[in-house]
Amino acid sequence: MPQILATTDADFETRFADLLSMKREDSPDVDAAVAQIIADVRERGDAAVIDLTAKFDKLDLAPERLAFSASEIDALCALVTAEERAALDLAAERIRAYHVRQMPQDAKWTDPEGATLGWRWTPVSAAGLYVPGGLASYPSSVLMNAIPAKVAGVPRLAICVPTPNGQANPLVLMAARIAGVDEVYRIGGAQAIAALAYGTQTIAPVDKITGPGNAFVAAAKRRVFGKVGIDMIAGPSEILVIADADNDPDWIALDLLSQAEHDESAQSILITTDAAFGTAVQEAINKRLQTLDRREIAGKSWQVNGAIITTRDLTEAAALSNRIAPEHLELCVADPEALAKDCIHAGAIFLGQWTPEAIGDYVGGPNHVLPTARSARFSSGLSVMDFLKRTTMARMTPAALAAIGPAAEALASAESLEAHGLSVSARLQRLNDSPKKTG
Ligand SMILES: NC(=O)c1ccc[n+]([C@@H]2O[C@H](COP(=O)([O-])OP(=O)(O)OC[C@H]3O[C@@H](n4cnc5c(N)ncnc54)[C@H](O)[C@@H]3O)[C@@H](O)[C@H]2O)c1
Ligand SMILES: N[C@H](CO)Cc1c[nH]c[nH+]1
Ligand SMILES: [Zn+2]
Repeated sequence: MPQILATTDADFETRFADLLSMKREDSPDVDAAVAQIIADVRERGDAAVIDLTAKFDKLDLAPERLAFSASEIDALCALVTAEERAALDLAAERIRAYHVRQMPQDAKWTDPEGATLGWRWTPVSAAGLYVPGGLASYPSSVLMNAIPAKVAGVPRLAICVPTPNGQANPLVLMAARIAGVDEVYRIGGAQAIAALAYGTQTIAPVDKITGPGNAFVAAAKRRVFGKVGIDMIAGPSEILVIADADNDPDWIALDLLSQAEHDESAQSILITTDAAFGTAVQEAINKRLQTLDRREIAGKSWQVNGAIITTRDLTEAAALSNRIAPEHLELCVADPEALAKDCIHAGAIFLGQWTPEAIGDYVGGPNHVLPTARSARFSSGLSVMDFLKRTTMARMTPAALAAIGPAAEALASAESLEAHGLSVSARLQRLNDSPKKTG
């Protein structure tokens, strides 16, 4: 049984703190193992990646087989059925249409002093896209990573995807082809993140790494940040459902299990104002867990990281949700828009009982690569912006420099940075010597 908590319980705060302790994701053991893997890849390159792939994915590779060849990609794509292809095409189209709207504009203006100011967006030169593949395979994550990168205009994209026992999902390669990515490496985990960040004899390093993964992938991304950019911490999946009693308990049970089935470390929480409804959802979960294909993973996840919490009202529910800052938040209540106004920390919000979170995983349009482990308090889901940098632009005229330069000189003097002040005053001096230049 998962934790059943009521905010009116005397020990609620203790049990709630325990629920949020993030032991499931933030383990020193995982971090220590990842540190060693990264050091090994930095030192030995391909050889380390090959050894680690043999160890964790049970796959023996030679350096020339790290990447899928063009003929392998062709052969795998040929296995995709017309129905599967149509589903990928529909998903890709909807994801593209959503992300195109995120493309930011350059800006340029001239201010009253005559300074021309602005900014310019340019894509990163190379991005590494992590696609998980340990316990399940994720063609949808290929699209969610690659399409925003393409919209941003990134010239080089490299996908890493583990293929345990050498089993590649043809839809992963087809999704890569649809998105226009042909550099695909069959490696995963921390070794893939290290290879992308530091490069190996075979894999050229990238500038930015994006994409979701398990606790090892998340820890590796934390560690390589600084050498490369990362999108966010997108670790084991999470769902929080706020539901009133006017819902089918089985629908809500399935929504909770949909994230629990990703990983034993996934987290599923129901907050409801109706204790009897909470009990009905628990019963529905127990029933579904008897037959679900992935019942072992989902059952363990629900057992260890699941919770049903009853609150006095929806205001209290929203406040608790904000403390949890879930990756996915479903609002199955009469007025979801009103409740959404109070829910300010969440990776993605799903409004109303006809919007199961699974729609967002595949075809809704918004990105499914989302912040976990309470990082939705300060970060956002993957977007076109993650593949762009903003460079500021400034051009002074002599008149503009004459107008604002003296303030810069004063501040340079206050900071005791003489060369700073002189670089301005030398120019102002020239203007004084030949005043006609100020016009
Ligand atoms: N937050 C998001 O946006 C989002 C989106 C999709 C999936 N996910 C999450 O991604 C994860 C996918 O996990 P997965 O395991 O299926 O695939 P994965 O590709 O993330 O991890 C598999 C790799 O983990 C490494 N690994 C496994 N056990 C290890 C060990 N003991 N020591 C060192 N390395 C080890 C191996 O290298 C293996 O290749 C799930 O947690 C899922 O919930 C998150
Ligand atoms: N729910 C995952 C994000 O946590 C994304 C996903 C892909 N496929 C199925 N689900
Ligand atoms: Zn999912």
